[in-house]
Amino acid sequence: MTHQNSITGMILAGGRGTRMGRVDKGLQPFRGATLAAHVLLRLAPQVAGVAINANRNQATYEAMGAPVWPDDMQGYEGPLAGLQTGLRRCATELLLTAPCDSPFLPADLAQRLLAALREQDADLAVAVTMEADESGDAYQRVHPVFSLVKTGVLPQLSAYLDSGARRMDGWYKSIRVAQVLFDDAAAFRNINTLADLKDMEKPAARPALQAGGDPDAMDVEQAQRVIHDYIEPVRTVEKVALRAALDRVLAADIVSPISVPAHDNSAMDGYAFRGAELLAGAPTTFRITAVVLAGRPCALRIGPGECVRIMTGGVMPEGLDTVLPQELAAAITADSVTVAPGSIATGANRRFKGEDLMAGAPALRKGKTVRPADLGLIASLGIAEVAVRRRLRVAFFSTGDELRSIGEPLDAGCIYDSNRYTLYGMLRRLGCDVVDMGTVPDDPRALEEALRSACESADAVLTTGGVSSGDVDYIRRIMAELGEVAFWKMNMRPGRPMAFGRIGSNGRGAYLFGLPGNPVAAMVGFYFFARPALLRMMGAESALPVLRARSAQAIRKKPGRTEYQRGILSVNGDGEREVRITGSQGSGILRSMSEANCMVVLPAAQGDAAVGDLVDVVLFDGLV
Ligand SMILES: Nc1nc2c(c(=O)[nH]1)N[C@H]1C(S)=C(S)[C@@H](COP(=O)(O)OP(=O)(O)OC[C@H]3O[C@@H](n4cnc5c(N)ncnc54)[C@H](O)[C@@H]3O)O[C@H]1N2
Ligand code: MOO
Ligand SMILES: [Mg+2]
Repeated sequence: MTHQNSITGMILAGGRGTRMGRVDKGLQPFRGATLAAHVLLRLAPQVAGVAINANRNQATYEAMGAPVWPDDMQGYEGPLAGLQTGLRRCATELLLTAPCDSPFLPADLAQRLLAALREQDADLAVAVTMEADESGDAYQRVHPVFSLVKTGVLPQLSAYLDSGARRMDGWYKSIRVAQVLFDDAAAFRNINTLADLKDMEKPAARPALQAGGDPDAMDVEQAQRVIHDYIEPVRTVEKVALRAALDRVLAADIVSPISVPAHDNSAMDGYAFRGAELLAGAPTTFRITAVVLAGRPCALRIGPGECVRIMTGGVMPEGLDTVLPQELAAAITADSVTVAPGSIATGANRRFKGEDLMAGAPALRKGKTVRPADLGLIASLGIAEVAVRRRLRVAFFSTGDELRSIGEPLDAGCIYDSNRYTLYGMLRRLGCDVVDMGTVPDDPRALEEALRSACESADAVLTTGGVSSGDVDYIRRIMAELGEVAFWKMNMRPGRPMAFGRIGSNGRGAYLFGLPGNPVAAMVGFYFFARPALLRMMGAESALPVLRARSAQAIRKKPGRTEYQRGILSVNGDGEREVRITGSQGSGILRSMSEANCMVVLPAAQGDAAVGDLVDVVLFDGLV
């Protein structure tokens, strides 16, 4: 078992951002993501889970996928107030803090602080770096915001705060502290002002890449951000009959014209009466004065001591609020029912008017992809036609002299084209209209012609192969001639060479994804880059649920690049999710992709994963 399980991470994002003009520091954009997201990415692989201590914009922080813990103390009392909240809420033995403005924090922060904490039997381990003062003399700088704290020291911290003190290191006198020297002072750089932020944004300020990184390549998060910012959604809307809206994207909110249900009604077959008439310690007998069936209007007046026989869905007569299911009755005769004391609570089994949907309230939001439950919901409102975005038209072809199509003889040195089939499947699942343009040889003229005709008729064009730096890899060159290449190389594996941009011809244009030729690389490029881009074009939501699972094996992983490994997620004997990697991860091995039921996403900062480490997993399939 590894150290991670005993530690909860907490990002300190609760400050006023005074030195940044009171902006919410953690939400400032930085290299394609927010500052807090960078910290989250670095912290998550080191701990069992990460929470965010924030006092503003909590919904935005929550959307990053971490729980938000606001200060229990009121009035922005500083990082110690955040720490107090963290120690109270944390379910593990230890809490690791990091500030939201330190996007370069060390990948082994937790591990090294923990080693010192254990070795010195301390209550708190804090990071220290060697710095030079103004005259060039070295001094030790303590970073109290980067500390690993035993949750057991909460009483000492609360006592310190109750005394009115707020300095971060002031309470160290009452606990045992281990100082841990880190060589890499740059990893603790924080971004205090908007000017710092701009400076750091420049590539020159990039931290040295670790093994596995490529200085010319773009980080995955940044590439995803570029794609997001670059893409304009297609705006055309069409009205379709309700059934035809399945799997389409809603172009407008669906507002409920009626309340569902339209009346208070019974959730049970039984007897309806006024709960207030039930006697406290004795049986109560009600006289049955009417029978209410579902689907009939009800204008009955029910007097004191009276009840109605009512069926599930039957409209509740005015004034009645409680339904006794018939099987709970103490006695039933032809004209009375007796209720034993304590057998039913007032208000039980009454369904309220509008409890599913209130008239005038949005029932479904635009951007939602219509699923079977949504079809039913829209039907329950009596709506027959729905406004949806028009389908995207996506053209695709494979490139390579070595490719043969099914039905053709397989000449020496050749392979059958598989990418067109995986792309067909993925695009159809996304609800796109597809145009399969076949295979195109590694010939610049043929490629240019194919790209021109594709972008004249489609919203997006997907190609595979010919995008790296081989002698006949022409895609990027032609893409630059016909338009622009936004980027073409990413810090990831598989799928490092992947070109994204826009091309045009004869006044028409389309986004172009030049996916790599290796079959698994092409699929990974599609899932994590083309898919969100196409969904954005469709005006649809694209966030994928990310699960955490324990790795059932050691996983080799180079730090410095994001790795997408093929996995099989299952539930072990203890009922916990666990994931195994499917055999060889070569990017040409499609069999291991077919065997997989998920992708294991290992962020750039992370190195090897050990047995029992928690890793992120994205499932291929869900319920229909
Ligand atoms: N010197 C370098 N060489 C390569 C690098 C690099 O960084 N430096 N990157 C490697 C990586 S990573 C990948 S991925 C590939 C990408 O290559 P291309 O996009 O140029 O693709 P091709 O060269 O055309 O083909 C690569 C590979 O995939 C097979 N392939 C292509 N299309 C299909 C298809 N439709 N169905 C099945 N298989 C296909 C092709 O036969 C090749 O084996 O570049 C590396 N090289
Ligand atoms: O993207 Mo390549 O397929 O990483 O080997
Ligand atoms: Mg190539």
